[in-house]
Amino acid sequence: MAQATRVFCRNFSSSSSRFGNIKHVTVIGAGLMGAGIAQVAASTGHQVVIVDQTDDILSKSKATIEKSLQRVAGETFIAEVMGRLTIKTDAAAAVKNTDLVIEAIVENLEVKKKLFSSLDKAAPKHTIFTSNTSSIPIKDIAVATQRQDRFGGLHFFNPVPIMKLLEVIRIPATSDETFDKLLGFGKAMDKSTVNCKDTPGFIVNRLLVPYMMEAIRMVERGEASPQDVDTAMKLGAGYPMGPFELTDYVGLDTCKFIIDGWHKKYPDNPLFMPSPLLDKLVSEGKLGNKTGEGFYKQKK
Ligand SMILES: CCCCCCCCCCCCCC(=O)CC(=O)SCCNC(=O)CCNC(=O)[C@H](O)C(C)(C)COP(=O)(O)OP(=O)(O)OC[C@H]1O[C@@H](n2cnc3c(N)ncnc32)[C@H](O)[C@@H]1OP(=O)(O)O
Ligand SMILES: NC(=O)C1=CN([C@@H]2O[C@H](COP(=O)(O)OP(=O)(O)OC[C@H]3O[C@@H](n4cnc5c(N)ncnc54)[C@H](O)[C@@H]3O)[C@@H](O)[C@H]2O)C=CC1
Repeated sequence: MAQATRVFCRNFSSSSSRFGNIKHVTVIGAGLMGAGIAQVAASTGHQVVIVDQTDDILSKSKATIEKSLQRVAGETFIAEVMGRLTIKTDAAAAVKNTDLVIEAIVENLEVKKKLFSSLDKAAPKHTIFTSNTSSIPIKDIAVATQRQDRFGGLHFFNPVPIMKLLEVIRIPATSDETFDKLLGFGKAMDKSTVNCKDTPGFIVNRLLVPYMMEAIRMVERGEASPQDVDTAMKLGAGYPMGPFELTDYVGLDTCKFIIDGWHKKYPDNPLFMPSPLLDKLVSEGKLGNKTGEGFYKQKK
């Protein structure tokens, strides 16, 4: 049995003591990341509620999770996992009995703050809040709440069911108890955790973003084609995907949110200057795999 299959088919039950205090998880945002996080949380025995803006988005997300599980698991396990997943459009109602909130909505500070401010009033005192943000300082989001000691970052990687890493981020106000619970939750999710401070891009994106931005500048300067850059990085540097394939995979809209946010925050840093090519593709609705076309057209 493949290793990924073994991990996903272990017989977890939500009464198991391996969870410490985190048994019930609310994932807000049912897109690319939210669906993956919810899949892994439910596969590792947690009770999970997924929240998004419409029932239609939520139904599609549930179907994506089921399809993803079908790649690696049998009918009985899939039924158990799907049985631990519920969907809701009312975020305040969803967090009433939850131990942990993982926010994976659009990469926009004001939208995230508005969400957490309303959740803060609805969630029980013990509930820990986390964001899966790629690029926004966790402390800038946490200020919207009165529970900064119970606030941190859980930065998962795409695709969540396959990528082993979880960056666990603490802000100065995060209590040791909260941080330990988040590390324990990472372990319960079968991820390898690294401890991160609340610095721009944490560890991975601090290194990944400049690399990817230099790739797009090479193409803008006419030095190489996206195809040749991707081939070069896969065959010459051993990366599983080249930077353009990866951008299509992440979503060009999300990449633009990240780079625009950093340019606004650090306007003098040439690494974070907006990219005319990225802006053009986003304005044309070419957002990558999610719309069928980005730098590449997806094969049907
Ligand atoms: C250039 C333009 C620049 C624009 C600006 C840039 C701005 C900055 C952008 C920064 C973005 C930051 C986003 C972020 O915050 C952080 C990220 O997440 S970065 C992305 C990280 N991810 C990657 O780097 C992925 C790289 N790609 C890969 O690793 C592989 O290609 C991939 C794993 C996706 C697919 O590999 P492949 O071999 O093709 O996969 P298989 O299908 O063969 O499966 C492998 C393995 O996994 C098992 N499996 C498959 N599906 C599932 C599933 N749904 N659930 C569980 N397990 C699954 C499968 O069975 C295989 O297992 P084996 O044991 O090997 O059989
Ligand atoms: N795409 C990637 O590879 C990665 C993204 N991230 C981060 O994860 C977060 C989500 O990214 P994706 O899943 O790619 O985005 P996505 O665009 O696929 O999904 C976002 C979802 O959030 C929903 N949403 C927006 N506002 C909402 C609100 N107020 N309440 C409830 N739902 C709301 C949208 O309807 C959408 O379904 C972002 O912060 C992003 O930076 C982190 C790691 C990797």
